[in-house]
Amino acid sequence: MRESDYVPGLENVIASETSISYLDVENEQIIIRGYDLMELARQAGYLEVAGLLLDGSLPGVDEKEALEERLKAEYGMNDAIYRLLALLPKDANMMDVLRTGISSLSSYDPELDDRSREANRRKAVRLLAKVPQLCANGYRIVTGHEPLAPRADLPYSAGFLYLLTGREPSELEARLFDQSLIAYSEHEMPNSTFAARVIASTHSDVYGALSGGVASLKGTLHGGANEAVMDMLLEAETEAGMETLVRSKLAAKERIMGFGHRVYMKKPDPRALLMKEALAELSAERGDDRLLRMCVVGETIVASEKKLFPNLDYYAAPVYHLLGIPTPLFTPVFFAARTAGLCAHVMEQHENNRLFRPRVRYTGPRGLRVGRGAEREADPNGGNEQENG
Ligand SMILES: CC(=O)SCCNC(=O)CCNC(=O)[C@H](O)C(C)(C)COP(=O)(O)OP(=O)(O)OC[C@H]1O[C@@H](n2cnc3c(N)ncnc32)[C@H](O)[C@@H]1OP(=O)(O)O
Ligand SMILES: O=C([O-])CC(=O)C(=O)O
Repeated sequence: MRESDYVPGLENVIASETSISYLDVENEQIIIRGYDLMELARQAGYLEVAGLLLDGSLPGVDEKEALEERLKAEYGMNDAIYRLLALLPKDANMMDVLRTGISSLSSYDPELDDRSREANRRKAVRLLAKVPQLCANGYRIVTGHEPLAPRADLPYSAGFLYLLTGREPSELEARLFDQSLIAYSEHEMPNSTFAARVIASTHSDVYGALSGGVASLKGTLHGGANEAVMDMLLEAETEAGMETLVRSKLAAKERIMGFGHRVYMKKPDPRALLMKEALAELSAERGDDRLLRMCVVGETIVASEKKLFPNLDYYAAPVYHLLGIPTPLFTPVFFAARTAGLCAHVMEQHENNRLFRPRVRYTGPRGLRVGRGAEREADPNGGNEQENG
């Protein structure tokens, strides 16, 4: 590798081998362990996809039930974790709350330092059970409310939505939310997955790797965009407002949140279309398609002015809004869905590890000497120690 091979942002650089997922942009497919993510979203459930990600094959009916049972057996949360979250300020960012929660879970895991596949798989199940509670109850606790008890009588994603909204979802709401979790479940090598794999490559544990993943996903260039999209829609209020807002942002050379993607820059994100359909379905059921119409206005303007397509965050945001999820929880929900994919990546990294330790192209000075700054200033030749060594 020569210094001239440096690629800013590692764009298109192959950073890892994986059998978990691949973005086949040419064919507009997101391949998840051999399956098309869109087909999974339409025909399978989130827990089946989680099983597929963790175990490499789509679980049958019995296996899926066993996974759900094991997961619900892990619903209990140590009180100390909620007490810790209660110490955080009312206006804490919910991704920071989630990061603190996930990080503190590590201290209560009896298998923390066991990196075997079996132990990592058990930890993944624990995380799938507890991360939704950390998201929803973390928000309740920080904003001064009592946490809700998880509902083991509801299917996994319906139970998650119940925790987020405080009411039992309708069949349609539960189905569309489950679909959104699948859409967010895994996506090859985004910044957060790379961060988690880099951490795991030091033999660090899954909780540390996922805490790093939360920190990465918080940024608005990544998962944080779904909340920024909702803020934009709420500010715009109407189709005319959306047109004015988007055009003024473009004129000011601001980025429009929910558009563009490092890998899909010239092709649509298939997940955005899935969530656009979900938004249409929810809007029809509610008899109010204002948000859908506003989104279409934004999509049309950005396509014609910037030739950019919407990404998943653009259409997931109004769907989550209509489902009654508070905006500060949009990115935590994204992370909760991604827990399955991230755990699969940490397991794969641990099983076939090589420490990540790249090199740099150095652009700083050389040859400076401690305590010689003043001498250099006084030096009539301008101080050329660098060349003279
Ligand atoms: C589920 C997810 O995490 S998907 C990503 C969610 N993030 C967002 O939606 C944030 C908005 N989007 C962006 O900022 C970018 O598209 C990113 C960060 C996602 C990808 O960016 P990169 O691959 O680094 O592309 P880069 O920043 O080089 O942009 C390329 C060009 O497209 C423009 N561009 C990219 N995205 C946008 C955008 N959302 N709005 C306006 N212009 C944009 C850039 O200004 C740049 O134009 P230029 O060449 O004239 O300067
Ligand atoms: O792939 C990316 O860079 C970001 C993304 O869409 C995701 O993580 O879902």
